[in-house]
Amino acid sequence: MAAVPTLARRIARSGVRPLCRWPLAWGRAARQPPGLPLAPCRAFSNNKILVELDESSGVAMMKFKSPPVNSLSLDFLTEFCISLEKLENDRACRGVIFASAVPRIFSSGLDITEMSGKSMEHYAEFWRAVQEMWLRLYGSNMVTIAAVNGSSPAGGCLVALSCDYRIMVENPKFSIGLNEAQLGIVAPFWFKDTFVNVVGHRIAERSLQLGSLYPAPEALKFGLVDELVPEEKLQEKAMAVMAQWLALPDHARQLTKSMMRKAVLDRLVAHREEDVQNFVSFISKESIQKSLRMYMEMLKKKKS
Ligand SMILES: CCCCCCCC/C=C\C/C=C/C(=O)SCCNC(=O)CCNC(=O)[C@H](O)C(C)(C)COP(=O)(O)OP(=O)(O)OC[C@H]1O[C@@H](n2cnc3c(N)ncnc32)[C@H](O)[C@@H]1OP(=O)(O)O
Repeated sequence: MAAVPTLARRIARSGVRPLCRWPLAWGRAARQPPGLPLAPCRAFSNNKILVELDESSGVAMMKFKSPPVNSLSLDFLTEFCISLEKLENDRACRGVIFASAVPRIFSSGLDITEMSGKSMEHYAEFWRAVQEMWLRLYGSNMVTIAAVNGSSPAGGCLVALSCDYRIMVENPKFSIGLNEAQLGIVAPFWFKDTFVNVVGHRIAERSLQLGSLYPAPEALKFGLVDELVPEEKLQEKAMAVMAQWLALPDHARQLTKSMMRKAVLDRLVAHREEDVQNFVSFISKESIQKSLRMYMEMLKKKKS
């Protein structure tokens, strides 16, 4: 675990800037009855993530704002972990809703440029940050809801899968899934475990082998997402579901969540360094690097 402090240092170095005390993101002002003062709310942001915590409801909104596609770069992952840790340690926060501030894209998954043409040390640092993000999110004590307002391939899908509940915009142009095989790479065992826990073994096996991405209505059919709503109803629906989950006593819900997820979390914790070494040796193979370069070229060609 020699290099784990590297991420800790990045987290310590990275500043979290406070915003104003009465932010307007997610239309709080619009929801407030006229004539009443706004309920206490705290907001903070960093370069890639905006967070607004409504102290009266105990619910935070975390919005990804890393255009063009909210790819999960090392910087993004570090800032995500900082933001989540802040909320986890805040007694006023009981639930978080994740959404994108970038139109049409929830997250394009792991940043491919972090896995291509870099040093072994860089790959190891990046992978530790990916592990850290998942361990914190999947193991969170808070109620976590993904408001999937855009496409969400691979690592973006993992973020959604790691939440307690997934609501997706009903647009069939938005797709979601673990498509790693299409890039010539393999979803690691803890992506797979998270997927199996949501959709079951058979569907996970077929989807992972084929690297399937599902349009939102297809994803609903087999439970990859829990419900679909029109885009304009997404926030309202996420708040309503959150209220339902928060109506239960925290300790009972948290112990149940931990019981359901512990084996999968423990498996990565027990094999964390081995998993980093597997990733580094896999991703640095010339054949895998070639596949990633070809995939990036294909993305660029698709535009022209
Ligand atoms: C033996 C076992 C060993 C175990 C080893 C384990 C190894 C496991 C390794 C890794 C797991 C990987 C997980 C991942 O998440 S990989 C990432 C997968 N993501 C994707 O496939 C999505 C790719 N992107 C898209 O499909 C589209 O970009 C889109 C649908 C998200 C958005 O489409 P559109 O709006 O049309 O935008 P563009 O395609 O034009 O993209 C804009 C811009 O952004 C760049 N880009 C897109 N996605 C990524 C990305 N994930 N990383 C980096 N950059 C990305 C794209 O190239 C464009 O760039 P530009 O041309 O310079 O503008």
